[in-house]
Amino acid sequence: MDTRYILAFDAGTTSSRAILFDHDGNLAGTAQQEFPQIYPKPGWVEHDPMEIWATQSGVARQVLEKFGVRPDQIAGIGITNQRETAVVWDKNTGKPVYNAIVWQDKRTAGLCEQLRRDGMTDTIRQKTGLVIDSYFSGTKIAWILENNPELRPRAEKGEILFGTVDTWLIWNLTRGKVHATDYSNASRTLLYNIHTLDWDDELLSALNIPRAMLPEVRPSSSIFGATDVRSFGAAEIPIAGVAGDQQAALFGQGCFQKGMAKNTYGTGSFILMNTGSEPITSQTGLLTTIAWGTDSGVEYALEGSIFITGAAVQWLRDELKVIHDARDSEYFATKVADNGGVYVIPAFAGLGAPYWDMYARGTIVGMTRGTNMNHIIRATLESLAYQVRDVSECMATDSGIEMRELKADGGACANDFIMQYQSDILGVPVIRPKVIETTARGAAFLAGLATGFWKDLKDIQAHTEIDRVFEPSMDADQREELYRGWRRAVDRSRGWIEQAE
Ligand SMILES: Nc1ncnc2c1ncn2[C@@H]1O[C@H](COP(=O)(O)OP(=O)(O)O)[C@@H](O)[C@H]1O
Ligand SMILES: O=P(O)(O)OC[C@H](O)CO
Repeated sequence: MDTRYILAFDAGTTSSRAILFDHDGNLAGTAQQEFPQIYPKPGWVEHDPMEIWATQSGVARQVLEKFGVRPDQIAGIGITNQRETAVVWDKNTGKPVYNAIVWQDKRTAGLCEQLRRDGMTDTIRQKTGLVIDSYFSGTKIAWILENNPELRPRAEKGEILFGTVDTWLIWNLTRGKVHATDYSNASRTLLYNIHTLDWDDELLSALNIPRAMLPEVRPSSSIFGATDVRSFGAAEIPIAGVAGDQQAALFGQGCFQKGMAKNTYGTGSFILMNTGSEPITSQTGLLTTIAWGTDSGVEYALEGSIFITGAAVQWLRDELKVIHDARDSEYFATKVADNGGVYVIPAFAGLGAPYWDMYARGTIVGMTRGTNMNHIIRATLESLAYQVRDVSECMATDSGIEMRELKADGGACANDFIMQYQSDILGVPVIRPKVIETTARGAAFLAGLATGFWKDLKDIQAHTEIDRVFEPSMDADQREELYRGWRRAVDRSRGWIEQAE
């Protein structure tokens, strides 16, 4: 019999990828295509939804062609996506009515201030597990409706639809038959009650968003529908797994038990800890989010969202031009014995968790006449580890669970210096898996479980192999002293914009 595969769609912020996984959970083929980032004004970030669909369906076809796999060999499709990004389209034509407003977009900061002034902070935290921030979808949908008033009456009749990127892809794959999302994506909209598992009327009315435009919310591991033969290829393939990319990575890392945590070191970093079937409300500035829903119910996670980590390495490369390639940062960082007292706080887009300070800005402190570029490079890499430590402290406070190990993935986890320093600063082992495409793997696992391609979680766990474990080697006094320095440095970066004005 021909080999069967699960096909994962990884619809990221900068590119679309299609990845084939075989029954052993191994990566059997991949295709990727970047799409344009649109910056109409400072602080605004948009994508053309048609580009997202065109690149995503394009790479799916490419990967099958390149590796000689027929559509009927695909047992199921798993979708994972950049979260929060809002797409609004016309149900009748299937065409977007506005560009997708991306998670990084800050245009709704004013609307967020208004929600705070209206006293919505506690309600939103309690119901959605989120903080009021332009990061989430709700204010983006409100902005589109407010700025295109002709859409509102049609949105009220359900003729104008909203979806996160997963929903948009499902809609296109099924040619308009299915308008649905999964629990994990719904939990990032600012509109979804993570306790009652329903869209929340109070929040919808606070943002003036009609319920009729919202998708149906379904378990992350379930059959959403079948691809339309015209949209994809000769066969109808079940779409069987859907999750936001960070939750999918948690699943792909096999963090199925309470207390297990992962961090993805990409452009930013997203640390998620599985907290089991009970949501924990954060007292420290973390988010409570739905990890996934399966047949056995919904599981929750605590999340620390850090806006700039790998992007700080890009800054060294593209703006400071002190390295030629991200990989070179490791060589230069290890040319000096330590940071020489220097801290780099990469608050280029303000600070996310746990500070949520839109007014913080990038800062370098502690320089002396002896400081050289290697110290700055090293301090930049160290900042990735310190930001993760900030979040892990909060996770311990909120959950009462001390992190025993951290599973790493994402582009920057290839850097051994960062991994070792992370382990030293946390004082726990950091584990790098063999397959670092954990996001796509998580989506594949979810789809494979729903279609019976894999039997159960045990079957899946057998396929998560380790590449290397980084053990802590720094003594505790030194660790705490260095971390105290970081906390003082962060204080210097905070509220900078307000102070300047
Ligand atoms: N060897 C490395 N050392 C440090 N940073 C790296 C290294 N390789 C990649 N990166 C950083 O990782 C990021 C890319 O990771 P990736 O997981 O592809 O990100 P995303 O999915 O957010 O686009 C970039 O910001 C890059 O600077
Ligand atoms: O597309 P990524 O990997 O940058 O992830 C984006 C996150 O989902 C934003 O919350």
